Amino acid sequence: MQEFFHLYGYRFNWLNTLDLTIVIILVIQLYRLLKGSLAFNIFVGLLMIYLVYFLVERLRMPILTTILQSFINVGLIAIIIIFQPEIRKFLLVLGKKAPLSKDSFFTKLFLPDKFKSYKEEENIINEVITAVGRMAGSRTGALIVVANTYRVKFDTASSILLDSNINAKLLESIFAKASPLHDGALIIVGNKILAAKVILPVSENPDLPHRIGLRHRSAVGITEHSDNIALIVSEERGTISYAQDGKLVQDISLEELKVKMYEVLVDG
Ligand SMILES: Nc1ncnc2c1ncn2[C@@H]1O[C@H](COP(=O)(O)OP(=O)(O)OP(=O)(O)O)[C@@H](O)[C@H]1O
Repeated sequence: MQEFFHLYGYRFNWLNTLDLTIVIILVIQLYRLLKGSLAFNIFVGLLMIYLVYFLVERLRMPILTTILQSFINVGLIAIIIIFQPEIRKFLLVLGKKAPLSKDSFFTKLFLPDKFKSYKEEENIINEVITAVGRMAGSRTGALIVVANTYRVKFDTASSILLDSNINAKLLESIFAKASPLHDGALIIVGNKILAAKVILPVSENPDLPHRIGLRHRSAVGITEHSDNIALIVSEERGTISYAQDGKLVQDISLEELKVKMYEVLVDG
């Protein structure tokens, strides 16, 4: 293939320029995915091992090269084990953007899904919004996870399985301070309340605001490795927030929450 340009002794043609561009894009995407998580420091550590290996190999330092080579040989398996949650999330994001996934251009164009009625989703959104609005007004703390799949993982031992219809009054009575189910999170999947009193994984992200407590941190935690969304009503301040993709968006209006829920439940 015809050469394109030379750089430090490397010959570049169109194909390996494309190769390099794809690698750079992948590294940037990986950086954006891991930024703010503990896995980010591990990612930087691994990157440094690769860079040092690259350097010592080029400088022809045989002992260091052999030592680092043995690290790199088991590297792929180590990466899969260490980054298992991140790889899952990456594949999830990839699957959502795949040509035949629900929200892709091709699906919307060729499948009749776009003519589907969203009455049920609208009803769920209205019930949740009504309950969240009332609970914010009365400063009743609440944590609602809207999960995308029935395979959502949570600690069933500590929670109460419900499998009931979604109704604003029911949501309010679950989170009422006197209710035995008010502590912990409530999980909604499809058109059902799956469980209440659920203990969620607490996020260890050091970049989260220091003043937030466990309710907000666990909302972030459940969205770090899945495409769930978690809604929070603060007991202390009566404010509404949500967590998605490991990020917390605080103090939103009911209208903004409604738009977000439409985005998640109706648009994809
Ligand atoms: N791991 C967890 N999973 C689910 N819910 C939790 C978890 N940890 C705490 N909670 C809920 O959060 C409540 C404590 O909230 P805390 O005051 O620490 O958080 P916060 O983010 O400051 O919320 P608020 O603004 O409502 O006070 C607990 O009573 C419990 O209901």
